[in-house]
Amino acid sequence: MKCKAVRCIYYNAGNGYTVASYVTEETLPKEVSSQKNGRYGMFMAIGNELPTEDGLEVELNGTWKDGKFGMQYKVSSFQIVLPTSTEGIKAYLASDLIKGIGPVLAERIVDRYQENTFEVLEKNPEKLLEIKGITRKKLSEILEGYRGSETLRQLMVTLSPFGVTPRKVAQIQEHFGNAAPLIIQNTPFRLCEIPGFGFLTVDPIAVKAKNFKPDEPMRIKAAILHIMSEAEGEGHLYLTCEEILKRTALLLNHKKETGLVPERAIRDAGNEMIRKDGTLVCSDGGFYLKNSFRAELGAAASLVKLILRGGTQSYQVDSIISSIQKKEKILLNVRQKEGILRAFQYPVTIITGGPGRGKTTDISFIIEVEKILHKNAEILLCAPTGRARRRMSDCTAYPALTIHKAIGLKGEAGEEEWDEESMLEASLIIVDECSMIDMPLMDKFLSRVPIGTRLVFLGDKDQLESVGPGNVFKEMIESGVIPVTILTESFRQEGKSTIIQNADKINERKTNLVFDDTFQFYPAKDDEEAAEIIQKLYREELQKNENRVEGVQVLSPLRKDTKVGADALNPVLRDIVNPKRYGYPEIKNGSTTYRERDLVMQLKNEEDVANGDVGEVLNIYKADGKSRMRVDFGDGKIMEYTEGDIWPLNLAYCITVHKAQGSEYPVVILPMLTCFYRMLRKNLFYTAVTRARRGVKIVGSKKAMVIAIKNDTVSKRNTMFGYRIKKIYKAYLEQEKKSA
Ligand SMILES: Nc1ncnc2c1ncn2[C@@H]1O[C@H](COP(=O)(O)OP(=O)(O)OP(=O)(O)O)[C@@H](O)[C@H]1O
Repeated sequence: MKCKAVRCIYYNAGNGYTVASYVTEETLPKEVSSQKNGRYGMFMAIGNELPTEDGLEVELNGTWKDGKFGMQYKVSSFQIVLPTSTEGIKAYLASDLIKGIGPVLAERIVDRYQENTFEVLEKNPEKLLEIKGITRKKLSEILEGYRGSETLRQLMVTLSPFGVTPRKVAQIQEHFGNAAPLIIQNTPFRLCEIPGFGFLTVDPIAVKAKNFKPDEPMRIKAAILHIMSEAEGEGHLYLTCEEILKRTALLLNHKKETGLVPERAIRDAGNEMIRKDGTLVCSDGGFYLKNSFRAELGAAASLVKLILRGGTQSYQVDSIISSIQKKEKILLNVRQKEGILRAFQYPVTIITGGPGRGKTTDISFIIEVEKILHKNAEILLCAPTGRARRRMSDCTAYPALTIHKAIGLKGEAGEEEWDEESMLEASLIIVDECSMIDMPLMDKFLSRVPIGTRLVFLGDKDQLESVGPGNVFKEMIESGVIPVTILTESFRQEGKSTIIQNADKINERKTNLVFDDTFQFYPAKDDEEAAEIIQKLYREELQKNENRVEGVQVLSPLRKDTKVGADALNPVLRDIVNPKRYGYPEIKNGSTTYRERDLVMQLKNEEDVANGDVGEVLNIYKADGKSRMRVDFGDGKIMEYTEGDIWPLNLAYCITVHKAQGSEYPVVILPMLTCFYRMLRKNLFYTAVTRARRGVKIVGSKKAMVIAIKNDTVSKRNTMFGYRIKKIYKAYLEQEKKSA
């Protein structure tokens, strides 16, 4: 059906679901034309990432569907048509399809050249220089955008029947440039290079483009790469041969009609990936993606080099420690002192312990000792997240950076860019919250540490493992080649409290938790009842804290799928703290509405703001015809977000336990229900509970707690980091012996 977009009614940025109205000159079914505005040719359409710019001419393919909102057109695919009317051309030029032209410029261009606009753009683009606001630089930007839009249209025609959204099409174009249509025709599995293009998306496209045989090596290789990155998503760094054969066969043969791919063919393709393509590496019985292997091996080699070649001078700092103890009026326990002494005896050391065991105190002492030892000491403090970094610098009164920032790494995992190639300049580097560091980050970090720099790693080994692949901190500890100090004595004033007691019990897989005023339990039969109790408790905590949100944090094991997931709880909790006020601006992004004073969390690393940073919405305003929002992340860091862009942002009244790592809150409210199923794990429960200083309020069922405590699945990650550290360490020592 040929039609024009009228307006977007609903858009969910999370999944791309769109409801929009369109107008057509074609005859509509009677049931539709009898609906509101139907006699003018208007109708509603639903679909994924539909084009909605006012006046944009499109061709929709789909079927009519009757539902709660009347007859709607369910779009299965669409194409953007090159418009012929001036209004259509304006809409086309102003749409997101063409970069470099906004609504104002589109108006000016089309007012001048009317229906001949496209002809001018193609044959006489220089003429555009006559228009106010178009410089030579702007012109080349416009032309680049226009030419790109042609490729984009072509790609849309090929790909939209496969459910590839315009946003993904734009990603393909960005990745392959104007050669994209040709690449899709000839080597379609190269689409798997683009994040978000799994084998399952590409397979049907490839079959159509080249009439693929099911056992074509290119297809099998794409499937292997797909299952390998899926395994990384589960935290593994490698898979065994059997696992690869099993998982790949399952994937390749997911649709019977594509025919069965024999194991032999998978083995052959895998071998070719190892021997010829170099995309897969086999080492010590593990099959790795090339980059994962490099990260594991590289990190192990860097670490061993720092340990053995460090040559860092060993200092006797007993008397310095004593003088600091006197000055600070604090008496360290034996382990704390041992941790500090070792930091000055060995080039690389680890200090680990649960909450309140005195790790931060050790950091402060180490900084002081270093400053006394070296007048011009260069000390670097860093942590894997923005929040952990901030806490580190707040507690030690010494500046701290995120590891990303320290090593000049920008962007998300998988699409990171290096800013600078230089090595870190520091005589002492202290890294906190190490349990959150994954293998790729640890490798990049270690590769920047110069030999001779003293390194101290701190963290709680029993916390949740890193989100990314690897079991880095635990394996470093268990490798046995780094001196490890374990702090066991709890110092917290509230240390004798049930929070610490129960955290220890959870850690030891004991289910006899103690409940009292500090560690409370509120039974709830299901997620609906739990959500209501959480709201009640949240209200009570706010009242105790003069309505300030700092006093309480709701955590959830999951984001989605339940009424007690972060996504569902956030808007209801926000309504308690920051209710809608008529006459005050709001801004919508995806399915979330933001208000001034809202608490939000950044979900992506940017230049100034790190993934996990929490900020407050300063104001919402209009500029250049678009709504914008400014968020204050503290330390003078203010970010601006524009309506229509994709925001790496979420409300932060309830956050996931994963995101809460490295943070502490006075009171934590935590739903624990059997509906969390696979998230009910010992270390997740332990991490959640240890975020609380004064109080824990668990809402749900004791059965869910027991399941979590008994479920200790951490060790199931396939990694050989610890093994490689030991192996390389031994090899170095033997080599040294020989050369001596
Ligand atoms: N030797 C000590 N004697 C008395 N108090 C101490 C001692 N060491 C640390 N503390 C105090 O105990 C509390 C917890 O210590 P610290 O913050 O160093 O622990 P932590 O392991 O870093 O805890 P977390 O990981 O929860 O931040 C602090 O108030 C600190 O001042």
